[in-house]
Order: sequence, then C-alpha cells, then structure tokens
Amino acid sequence: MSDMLTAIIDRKYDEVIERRTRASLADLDARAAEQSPPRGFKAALDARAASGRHALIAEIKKASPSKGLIRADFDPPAHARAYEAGGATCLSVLTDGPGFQGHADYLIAARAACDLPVLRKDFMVDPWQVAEARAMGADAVLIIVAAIDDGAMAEIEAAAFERDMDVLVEVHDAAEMERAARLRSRLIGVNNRNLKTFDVDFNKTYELVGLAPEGCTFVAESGLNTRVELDAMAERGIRCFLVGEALMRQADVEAATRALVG
Ligand SMILES: O=P(O)(O)OC[C@@H](O)[C@@H](O)c1c[nH]c2ccccc12
Repeated sequence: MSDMLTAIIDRKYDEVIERRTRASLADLDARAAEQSPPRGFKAALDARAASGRHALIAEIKKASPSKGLIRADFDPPAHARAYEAGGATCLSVLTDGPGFQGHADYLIAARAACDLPVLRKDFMVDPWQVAEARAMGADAVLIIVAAIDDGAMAEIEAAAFERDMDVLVEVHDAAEMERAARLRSRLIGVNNRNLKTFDVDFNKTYELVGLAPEGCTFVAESGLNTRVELDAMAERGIRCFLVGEALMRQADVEAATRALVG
C-alpha cells in the first residue's frame, strides 16, 4: 500500500471510531429512511452506455492531496446542476475532510440539487460508513481494493447491497482486479493515478480492461482531460469515465461537461 493511502486509512479507522460514538447504526438507518430511495447508479451508467454515448461520473472535488486547492468558488449544488445540464450521468462527491476538503454536507446539497445518482467518494474501512453514506442520501459507495482486505470488502459490499446501493470497486493492477472479481459487484473502475507518485498512466486502463470479469461495467478513472482522450478509450470499448479536476477547474462547468460528453 502506498504511504499516502496508508496514512489516510489509519486516520479513517480513528475517524469511524470517533463518529460512531455520535451516531449508532439505528440512528443512521432512521435518517436513511427519510431519504429518497437509491437512484440506481450502475443502471444509469449502463443505460447511457447502451445509447452509444459516453457515460460520465462527474466529480465534485474541492481539493486533493496531490494538487491542493482545485476550486476556490466551490459550490456543490451549483456544480451538481451544471454537471446535470451538461450531460453527466452520475455524480461523485468527496466526503473526506483532511485529504480532499470534502464534507457530508456537500453530498447532501449536491444530491438535493439534481436528479443524478451520487457516489460517496471516501475511504471505506467499515460497514458503518455505508450506513452513514445512505443516511446522507448516497446511492453508491467506493471500495478501494488496495486499502482493505477481502473480508472487509465483502462486509462493506454486503452493507451496500442490503440498502440497494451500488458499489464501485477500484483497482490499480492485475492482482487487485482478481480480488475485485471475487466480489459480487459488477461495477469496476481502474484508477489511472499511481497513489505513490501521483503519475497518471492511461495504459493501466488499457491493460486491465481485458482482465475485468465478463459483463462488468468498466470505468476509467483519473487524469482524463479531453474529449479526444475519451473517444480514444471508447474505441477500445470503454464507455464510462470518472472525471474531476479537468471539469472543476473550468469557469463554465456546464459547457466543459457538454464538451466532454454532450
Ligand atoms: O480529478 P481527476 O484526476 O479527474 O480524478 C477523479 C477521480 O478519479 C479521483 O478523484 C479518484 C479516484 N479514486 C479516488 C479515491 C479516493 C479519492 C479520489 C479518487
């Protein structure tokens, strides 16, 4: 595991211990009952891809450990509306505070401002965080295979499926793809960003797409900037893309989204 990821994961275990003293599972499930039902994250991607167009998961991201502040006039509901109007299929919202300046309130506000399914982008180490995600209204959660063992992955996935949420399983190499394939989720993303060096290499996507389980919905993640890059990946059968920084840096987020996938 990379040092950055190790540090984040260590901190996450502490964060979960602290947060569960303030909200029990029963509290979270009561809050979840007041949310609208899950919006079908994977189903939305599949429907869009079947129509022959690029399916975009557009990310609401204020800052990152590698880039620092990305967007000064950060406004989650405005960005959510711009992404939806520009043709995004789903949203991803960072809720990790220390690393990404994210917050649960950003997810809540973004989801309320649009009709798109929303991924809680955070570092899942415990099923309790899935209950917390649903209480925020999240429609899907992320499992980073590099971050946790097989038992924790299976428990987190089960907690999501119990709540009718989807799971995006993120991998970086062939060994992680094998571990991902043993889960039930058939939504798998390849992160093109190396978590140690932060270098982006699209060859990761090309190497790993062929190793994904049959029939799985495959997502290329990180470092994507242009329509040309998406079109090149689409030539190789890749239909779903997760893009953050390239869109968050534009003054006109809606126009930038339309230029990418409209
Ligand atoms: O901003 P980018 O380069 O378009 O990347 C988006 C997304 O893929 C990236 O934020 C990401 C991918 N996997 C993660 C795991 C945790 C936090 C963030 C991420």
